[in-house]
Amino acid sequence: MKQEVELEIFEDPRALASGFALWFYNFVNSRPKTNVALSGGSTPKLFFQVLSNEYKDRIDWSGIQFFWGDERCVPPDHQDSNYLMTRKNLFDHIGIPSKNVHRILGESDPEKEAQRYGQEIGDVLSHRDSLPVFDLIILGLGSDGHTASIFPDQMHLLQDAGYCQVAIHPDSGQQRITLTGKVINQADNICFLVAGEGKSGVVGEILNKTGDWEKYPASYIHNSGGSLHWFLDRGAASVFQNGKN
Ligand SMILES: O=C1O[C@H](COP(=O)(O)O)[C@@H](O)[C@H](O)[C@H]1O
Repeated sequence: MKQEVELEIFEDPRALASGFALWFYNFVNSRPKTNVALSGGSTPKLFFQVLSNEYKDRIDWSGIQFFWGDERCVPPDHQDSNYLMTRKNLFDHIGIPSKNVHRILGESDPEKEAQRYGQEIGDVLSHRDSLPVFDLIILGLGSDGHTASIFPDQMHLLQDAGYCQVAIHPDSGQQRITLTGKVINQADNICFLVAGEGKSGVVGEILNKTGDWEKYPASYIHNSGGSLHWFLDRGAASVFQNGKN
């Protein structure tokens, strides 16, 4: 059965960050406890800033367990670290207990860390059909169609066993640790957060199922039975809206 995608389009990156922060606030406040996997890269930065500024005192942060969908294999103070970006823009500004922050140890041996982090996820989350279930996974999208750190030349990561695996950035060769597709698709709610015209081509192909859509890992993110949202700004949505790819 084809899954309905819930789509929201905002005027610009700032409006997207505000709109998604409001959605996130309603989501976490509608339940006593939430486990969330965050995306990395640059797109969530504005969203984290809105949360720190406008929702700092309106969210019970102690009820949220934070994980990541992927991490670069670098120390936590390295400029590429997804954890560092989140810490600087969100965690340093809110009262989050350290036990609620489940960081991927990018400085550790990648294979061992993929196993260890998978174990940590398995210990904290409840399971359905032998897979851990995130309440919410926030995902970004690369202009090459990658999501989390599942790249087009590593499609096997969508199906691989294990909760986490080591991935390699196809251009830089940088090692990454990523959730596998099976774990992502087991989440109850998945939200893509995508901004900018640079992503509009790939967004259009994925959502309209045109062009090279079958080559993009993000095309295979469909959570069975849960909700799948795409939050876009006008730039990212432009090709999709014109239907011209
Ligand atoms: O490398 C990554 O890329 C994607 C997209 O990043 P962005 O900078 O274009 O927002 C991101 O979702 C992923 O977590 C990250 O590690």
